[in-house]
This record gives sequence, C-alpha cells and structure tokens, in this order.
Amino acid sequence: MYILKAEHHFDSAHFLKGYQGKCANIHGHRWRVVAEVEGDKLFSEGQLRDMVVDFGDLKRDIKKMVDYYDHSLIIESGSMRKETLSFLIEDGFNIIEVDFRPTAERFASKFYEELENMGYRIKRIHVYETPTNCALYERQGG
Ligand SMILES: Nc1nc2c(c(=O)[nH]1)N=C([C@H](O)[C@H](O)COP(=O)(O)OP(=O)(O)OP(=O)(O)O)CN2
Ligand SMILES: [Zn+2]
Repeated sequence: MYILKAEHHFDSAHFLKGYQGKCANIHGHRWRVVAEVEGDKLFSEGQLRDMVVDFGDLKRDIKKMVDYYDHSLIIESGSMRKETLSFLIEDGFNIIEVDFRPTAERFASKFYEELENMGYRIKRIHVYETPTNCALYERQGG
C-alpha cells in the first residue's frame, strides 16, 4: 500500500460557542490541513506512470478546498446575534457560516468527505489548529 501526503493551510478566525475559556472569544489560527491519500496500484503509463496520484493535482485540490476559508471569520450558524452578523457583512467582512461547531475535528471530517467526493481515496486527514494541536479523521475499518 502506498500513502501520499500533501498539505495546505488557511488563516482564519473562529470562536467556540458555549466554550468556557479563552476560545469563546474570536481568535485566529493558521489551520494546517494534511491529507493522506492511499493507493495499492501505480499508473502504468503516461504522465502518471509509477505514481498513485500527481502531487501537483492533490496539492491544487487541497488548496482550492481550503482557500474558501482563507482570511475569513468562520462562525457556527446561530452563534451570533442576527444584527451583529448583518453589520459585519454590511461592513464588508468575510464571514463564513457553517452548520457545525468549527473545531479541528469537524474540519477534519468535512475535508475528508470533500476530498473523497473529488475522487481521492483518503486514508486520513489531519487538521492542525496550532503547531501542537491536531485532530485526525479516518474511517473505522478503512
Ligand atoms: N478537541 C478540541 N479541543 C479544542 C479545540 C478543537 O478544535 N478541538 N479548539 C480549541 C480552540 O480553538 C483553541 O484555539 C485551541 O486550543 P488551546 O490549546 O487552548 O490554544 P493555544 O494553543 O492558544 O493554547 P496556549 O497553550 O495557551 O498557547 C480549544 N480546544
Ligand atoms: Zn481556536
């Protein structure tokens, strides 16, 4: 079995609704997203000969996926007063509402599904919130 790793990052702010502690406040991270792609066969000819996938394609797809969140404030739906949200949007801030608590765990499973839907055979996704805090997502038995 071959396992390839490629990564990209995005810089964005978030906060955790209902959290007792400093992470209840808006704060930012450089979110580092590492994808592990697996494959038991290599291409036999052409541009991809002896590769599982082209690192260039994988990196491009990870970047495309995470760039959506870059330099945004990610908020869980319903975690901010409607008026506050409207004012921020009116003032031109890039706010991305998500239907989950924006934790490293939830991003890891979300990015797993997104890359899988792009056709990759994903082994694991790692999401680093900080250089020392990382959540991994993998399918059981997979
Ligand atoms: N299991 C999880 N726990 C926490 C998450 C998470 O996504 N999954 N997220 C947070 C916060 O977002 C926080 O920013 C990160 O945690 P913390 O280690 O407290 O932050 P710092 O790196 O800034 O800590 P210092 O050691 O004080 O610098 C919380 N928990
Ligand atoms: Zn955080």
